[in-house]
Amino acid sequence: MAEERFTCRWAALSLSNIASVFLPDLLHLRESSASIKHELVSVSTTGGASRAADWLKQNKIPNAESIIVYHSWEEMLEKGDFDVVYISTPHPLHYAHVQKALQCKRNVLVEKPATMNRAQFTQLCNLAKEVNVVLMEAMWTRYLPATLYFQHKLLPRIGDVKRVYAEFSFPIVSPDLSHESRFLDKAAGAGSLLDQGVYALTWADLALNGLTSSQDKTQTEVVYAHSMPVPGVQGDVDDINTIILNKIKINESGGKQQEAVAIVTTSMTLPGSSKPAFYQRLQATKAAPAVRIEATKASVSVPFPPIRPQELYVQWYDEEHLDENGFETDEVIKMPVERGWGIWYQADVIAERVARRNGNDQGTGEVIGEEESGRVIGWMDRAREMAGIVYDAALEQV
Ligand SMILES: NC(=O)C1=CN([C@@H]2O[C@H](COP(=O)(O)OP(=O)(O)OC[C@H]3O[C@@H](n4cnc5c(N)ncnc54)[C@H](OP(=O)(O)O)[C@@H]3O)[C@@H](O)[C@H]2O)C=CC1
Ligand SMILES: O=C1OC[C@@H](O)[C@H](O)[C@H]1O
Repeated sequence: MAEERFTCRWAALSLSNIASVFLPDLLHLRESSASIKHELVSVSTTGGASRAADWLKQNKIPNAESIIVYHSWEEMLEKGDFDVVYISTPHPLHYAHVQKALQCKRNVLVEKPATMNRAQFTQLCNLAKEVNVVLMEAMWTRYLPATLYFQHKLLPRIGDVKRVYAEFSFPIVSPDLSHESRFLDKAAGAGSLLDQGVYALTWADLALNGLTSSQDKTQTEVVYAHSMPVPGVQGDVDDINTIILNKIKINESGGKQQEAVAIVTTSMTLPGSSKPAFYQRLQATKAAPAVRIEATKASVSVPFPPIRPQELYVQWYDEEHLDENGFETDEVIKMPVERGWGIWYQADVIAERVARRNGNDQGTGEVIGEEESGRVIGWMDRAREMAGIVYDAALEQV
């Protein structure tokens, strides 16, 4: 018997810039045979009457005429008829928006970083479980084919990871960027660590902990963090950040042994491994890797942009892989996204989970990627403490 097809009905809380990427990616170009179908059924916006109409038109959203437009996100969460809400407001608002959504028993996909700090994230995870719904941080990079290939096919073969360089910089901040933009306004969560560092740290996490099962007694912690602010901007907006993570193994007698190290860098003013045109065209690649993972048998390089990997470069140097002259061998693994920008993969992940739960009383809710997101957010807390990156306490409240 053919499997039933699930249509995931989405609500969008905000018509943000990233909503203009995510929703068209999700709704356009989908194979009619895909087991999951996605539909946008409601949006909420703080904008006036024409805002949603213009947005739906500009983004060529299918069935726009039947989409319910709310001018109160609370009302949409309370009364709307949908399966998952996608929350893409600036990060200091995520906590209140997700909390309300969960209180209304909504499944939630929330943009990265899920929250301003770990305490907020833990609180939301507990609430999602309590009210029996699914919560997921939109860390879309984790769900791309190249990333999954790295984690599940390469990582088990390259030996012990010893050192990781994870870099995600590109010059978002130009001299003419308004200081009111969310990239420069501290009240909107501005700062390279929360905006870009969350990706670079995710790569460090994939490399250091992508294979670690919860049985393994390891611990990865921030041991160094340094930050330089964007010059000439009020409120010390963190820009050039350097973080060092140590992974340690705890042996049976409680002793600690160093396993690996990661050096993580970000910047909103330096190009890093990007081409300066990246932010306009979001397509550039360059030979210098953004991420390099050095293990005992091979190293793996991920070209820019590491948020959307499509190729992995492997340099094998263990005995088994040397060529007839005793030289190292190279492998290029191409794993392109199947269509569009690829930000839709994460939507299939949460939709499949929601479909599986529908009609089954699970008893408790679940958080997709809870450990991973929690670890990265926790590292950002610690890095901020060490590097003196501070936000108004009101944005951090639980
Ligand atoms: N996954 C990815 O690749 C990316 C993720 N992001 C993440 O997405 C989030 C949004 O970023 P971005 O798209 O650049 O943001 P924008 O500044 O483009 O949009 C934010 C939107 O939030 C809504 N909003 C603002 N204030 C409020 C409020 N008080 N109450 C309700 N809604 C409000 C507004 O939507 P409206 O006008 O409709 O009311 C606004 O347009 C961030 O957390 C960021 O880190 C950002 C870029 C890429
Ligand atoms: O998530 C993101 O990825 C792409 C960048 O343009 C943006 O700064 C960031 O928020």
